[in-house]
Amino acid sequence: MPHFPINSNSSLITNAFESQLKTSLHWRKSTAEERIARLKKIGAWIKDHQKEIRKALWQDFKKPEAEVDLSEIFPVTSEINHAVKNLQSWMKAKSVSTPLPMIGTTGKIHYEPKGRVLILAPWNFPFNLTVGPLISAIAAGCTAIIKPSEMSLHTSALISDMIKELFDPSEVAVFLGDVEVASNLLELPFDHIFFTGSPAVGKIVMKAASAHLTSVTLELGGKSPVIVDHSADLDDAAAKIIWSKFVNCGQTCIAPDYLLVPEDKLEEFLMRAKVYLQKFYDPAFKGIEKSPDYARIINSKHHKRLNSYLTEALEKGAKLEFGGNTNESTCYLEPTLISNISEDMTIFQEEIFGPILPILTYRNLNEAIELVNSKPKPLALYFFGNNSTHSKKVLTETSSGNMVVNDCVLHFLHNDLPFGGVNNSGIGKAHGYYGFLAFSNEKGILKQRVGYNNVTLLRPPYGMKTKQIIASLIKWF
Ligand SMILES: NC(=O)c1ccc[n+]([C@@H]2O[C@H](COP(=O)([O-])OP(=O)(O)OC[C@H]3O[C@@H](n4cnc5c(N)ncnc54)[C@H](O)[C@@H]3O)[C@@H](O)[C@H]2O)c1
Repeated sequence: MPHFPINSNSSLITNAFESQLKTSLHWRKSTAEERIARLKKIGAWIKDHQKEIRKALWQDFKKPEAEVDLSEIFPVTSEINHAVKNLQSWMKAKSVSTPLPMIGTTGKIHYEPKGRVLILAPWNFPFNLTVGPLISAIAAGCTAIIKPSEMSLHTSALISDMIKELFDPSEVAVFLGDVEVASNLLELPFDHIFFTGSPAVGKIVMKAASAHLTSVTLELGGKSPVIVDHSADLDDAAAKIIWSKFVNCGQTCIAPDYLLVPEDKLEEFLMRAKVYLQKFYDPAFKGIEKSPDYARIINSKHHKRLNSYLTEALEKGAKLEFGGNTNESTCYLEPTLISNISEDMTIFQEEIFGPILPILTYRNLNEAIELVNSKPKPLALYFFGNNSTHSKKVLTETSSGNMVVNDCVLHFLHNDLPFGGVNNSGIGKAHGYYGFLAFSNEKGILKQRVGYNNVTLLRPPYGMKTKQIIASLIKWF
């Protein structure tokens, strides 16, 4: 068991923060080559330590090896490769066109590292969601202090080892611990905070950031709906929904939280969903609990929370369609499908963040859209269907951080798409260029020629002629 917390008293935190000032000023001038060298050493470490990463995640919540490789290692190495390939062009000052009243000047956008940044990470994809934002911070030329989650102890300790091996604390430092450590860190005047976690803690982070007017990226959670349209290929939809929901044992911020299925398609959808549950997690009919490909709930607190949601829903009339079996001692909760959901059930109000999938029915698309719009804006919205008018209707009549058509969760792996939420599900975007921007100050630069000024004719004293020129500016530009 890793010793925890190990290095997190407040004077150590302050020392690291202060020592990063000098580095951040130095790194402000860093070249793409220098940043790429930092990124590559992280990439090389990951390549050399895949076994250790897999082991830590198995110890934390029995995450299957294939899921570690696909959802913890690949997104980070892909983020590194993408940044290495594009950093030169991301960093290059971009020229903007000159509007007529500004004729004679040139305008450019210069990307300046924000400086010293804080990264607060969750436990559910503990390697990916801690190291991923670090890649963007390093690409942007920032120093960083990182606090991984206290719930995924083994992975957090491994991340700490990695950073100690690769960086001086005056460049990147890790502090392990819980709320107390996070609170100490949040008192410092960082230049940016990148937080991934729950909306409730996101509000605490934003409040703390406001004391120093520190900018924030908040990658939060919520209830991501899936609308299965009448025009959907139900077999294709069932396969994709079942995998996306139950990968990582349902503990995914962008997992389908609830499903909206046309009333007359429910039975067929359920039949197909059950076939895929069997195929994926119990192909030899030994019971899902024996599957090496199905992870566990992170701890007994969350196991209890999920069981209480399920028990309450069943008491209030939900119908158990599949699963429901649990083993408290191993934090096992069988993939579970329930139908006949009513609005007063906690499972329909709170983010589930576990392997229970409530399935609701609707009669027409307006009804489904209305239901989605009655809840806080989700992190992702999924639409399954071949009717492009319906797909467009959902796109334009709902609001969500991202939308995916005919699949779920895969947008996380697309380096060129901004990833993130809106309002309750988040503020700001991550990944690739958008991650680089999150940690950069886009400094607009105007260059004027000596002896020339666009407003010479507009200087005081303001006579009739001046007023006429201003009036025509307003009229024509
Ligand atoms: N948008 C995304 O990319 C994304 C990704 C993963 C998880 N999430 C969301 O994260 C949540 C689950 O993760 P979690 O349980 O680790 O979230 P959490 O909000 O409980 O914790 C996240 C981090 O904040 C710290 N923290 C907890 N309480 C704090 C407090 N009072 N003050 C300061 N810091 C505090 C924790 O130590 C941890 O490092 C879900 O809501 C999920 O949807 C979002």
